[in-house]
Amino acid sequence: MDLFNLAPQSERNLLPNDGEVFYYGTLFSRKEANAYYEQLLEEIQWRNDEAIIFGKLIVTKRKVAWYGDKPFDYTYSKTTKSALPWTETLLELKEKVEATTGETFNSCLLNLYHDGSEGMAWHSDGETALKKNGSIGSLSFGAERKFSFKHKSSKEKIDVFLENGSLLEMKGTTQTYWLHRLPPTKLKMKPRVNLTFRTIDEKE
Ligand SMILES: O=C(O)CCC(=O)C(=O)O
Ligand SMILES: [Fe+2]
Repeated sequence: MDLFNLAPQSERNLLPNDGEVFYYGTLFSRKEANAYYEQLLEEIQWRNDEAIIFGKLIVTKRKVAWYGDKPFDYTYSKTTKSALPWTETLLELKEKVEATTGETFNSCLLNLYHDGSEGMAWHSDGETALKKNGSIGSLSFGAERKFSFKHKSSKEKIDVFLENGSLLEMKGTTQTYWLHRLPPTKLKMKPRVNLTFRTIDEKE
């Protein structure tokens, strides 16, 4: 083993195979992260998500928002949303995520979990409108929550805790072979804001 060429902790792949997930830890001081958290709660046009499950329209407790370079239509949970134009704050955060990952993004899906009872079920982000094997940059603010990956065939599980102001990147074949979720928890939790920067394929 070459001890001088070990990747720094922040760039180690969390997945053992079939994909790449990098946890960069916190990108901001606690003070900066808290300021972004307050700002995003205030300025984002949060609305309850709608999903069609077994043919029924369900309104989720979690709130969502969708921003981008253009008014892209994005079908998510079988409902379609049109992207709003970037805010100054979102552009600032997008640049930070781009500088850290070396990738570029043209849209962002935001989630607001009000407390520990809200989460997101097992899924992968392989929607056809997304660039194939493209990077997804996921920024977290507010409550620190557990995030889990599960391999679709081996069922192997990997957990990571997403700190206030932290960045997680999923890329390569991650969405093909792995599911991920934000499990609900009975622990008392303040709200959490999550931003997932994505690339919508524009060649339609
Ligand atoms: O809340 C999170 O950390 C992840 C959300 C997620 O997986 C998604 O929006 O597709
Ligand atoms: Fe996801």
